[in-house]
Amino acid sequence: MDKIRIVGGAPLNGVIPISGAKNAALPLMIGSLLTKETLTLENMPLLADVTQLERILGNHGVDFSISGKRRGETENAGRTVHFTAREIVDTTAPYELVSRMRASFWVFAPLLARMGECRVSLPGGCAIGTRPVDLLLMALEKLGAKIDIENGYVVGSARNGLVGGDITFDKVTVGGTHVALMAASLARGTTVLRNAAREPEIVDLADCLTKMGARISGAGTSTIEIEGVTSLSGARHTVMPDRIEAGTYAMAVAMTGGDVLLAGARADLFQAAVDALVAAGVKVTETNEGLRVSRNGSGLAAVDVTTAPFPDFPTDLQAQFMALMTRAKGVSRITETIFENRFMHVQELARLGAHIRLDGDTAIVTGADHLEGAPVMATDLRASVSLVIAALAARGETTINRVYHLDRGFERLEKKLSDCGAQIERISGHG
Ligand SMILES: CC(=O)N[C@H]1[C@@H](OP(=O)(O)OP(=O)(O)OC[C@H]2O[C@@H](n3ccc(=O)[nH]c3=O)[C@H](O)[C@@H]2O)O[C@H](CO)[C@@H](O)[C@@H]1O
Ligand SMILES: C=C(OP(=O)(O)O)C(=O)O
Repeated sequence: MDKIRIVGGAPLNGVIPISGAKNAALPLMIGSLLTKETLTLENMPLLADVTQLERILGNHGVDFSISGKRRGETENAGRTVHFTAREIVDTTAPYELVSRMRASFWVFAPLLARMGECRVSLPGGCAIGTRPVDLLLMALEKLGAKIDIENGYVVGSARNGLVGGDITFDKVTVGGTHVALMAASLARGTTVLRNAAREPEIVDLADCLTKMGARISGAGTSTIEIEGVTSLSGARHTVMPDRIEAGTYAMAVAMTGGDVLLAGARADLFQAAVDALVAAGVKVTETNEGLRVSRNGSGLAAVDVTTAPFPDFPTDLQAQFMALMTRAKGVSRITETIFENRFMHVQELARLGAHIRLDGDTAIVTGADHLEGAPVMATDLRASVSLVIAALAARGETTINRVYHLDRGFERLEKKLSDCGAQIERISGHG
């Protein structure tokens, strides 16, 4: 298993290119199952989750080819990938493929909408919480699907096709909104989603589906209306920039000090986190090329944040912000309201000398004078990168084990950071 070794203390200076968003790319790829024609996605990130989803789609019969930039050439960010689901050859998504990545469960919606039947393994448990799929299934039942659970598989049928319906989510769910958007696009009649997720990735999927011929209004607000169509066509769409990757590097620069241009980043996609950084004493400037983030000389102030659905502070940046606050002056309270167990990074940050106390859903972080390098273990995707941020500022050497978590969501992380002056290297598990 690969490890990452970091020697802390170097400020970050230079340019970090922001990749296409993992959390937009995954539902967009799944959307390719809705049409016989080719869906072309530009600015695709090269990530373990994307490769895993390609495997899953391949099992259903999706052909994919890469143009412009070639797979395997690690320098090549922003690939263009063509997905063609001319025929669905298998409507089952097996446990071996689905259990490794939660978003893969979302194939349920296009398979059901296009084929009238599907069988998808329940997604596995996850380090950050239990993550049920009840709201996703509720939405599909409102569209006329019959849902059964058999031997760990969710079996869906809608022999006469899905029909439009009125769906109210009692909790905001990104996955539930993605699934409902895809299914309702091919349902007969009109569907209304209430208390829908407003995340930018929802808007990206809705934009792409609209290019494919779907009739959607209100994406980006809490009420979305979809008028079903009988078939969708191919389209070409550019994956939005990764706001979580951008926020992560912004926090890394805030932590080490320095001056970095996050090329392609947009503040409006993670304004709540930008506001928290500014409150902590970080300078963030919008430019035509992206966001410029700098901190020179001044210390960090403690800031309280509470995670909540968009447009509030994203849960996917909670761990990174906590890492930053371990070096702030004073006490900050970080409250997690989305996932019940998203504090796995706390004990690992403590190994680096962080002072953090947990009180229910709140972490109380008292800024430390300095952090010290140590061996630590990555527990999930964003927790792992919070350890990278802490290690970049810690005295001496930190080794992060289990970095496969990082590879799920960060493209060329070591290169992007070392190009800006960080002392970071990957140690191959076989080396
Ligand atoms: C691939 C992707 O885009 N993943 C993101 C997506 O995950 P995901 O779509 O899985 O997250 P949801 O928005 O659905 O989850 C929000 C909350 O609703 C709960 N819930 C969800 C569905 C359901 O049927 N029942 C239920 O109770 C979840 O357990 C959680 O507490 O949004 C999360 C919240 O912004 C992000 O952290 C993830 O990075
Ligand atoms: C939790 C995340 O992803 P997933 O929903 O795929 O587990 C994430 O991207 O931080």
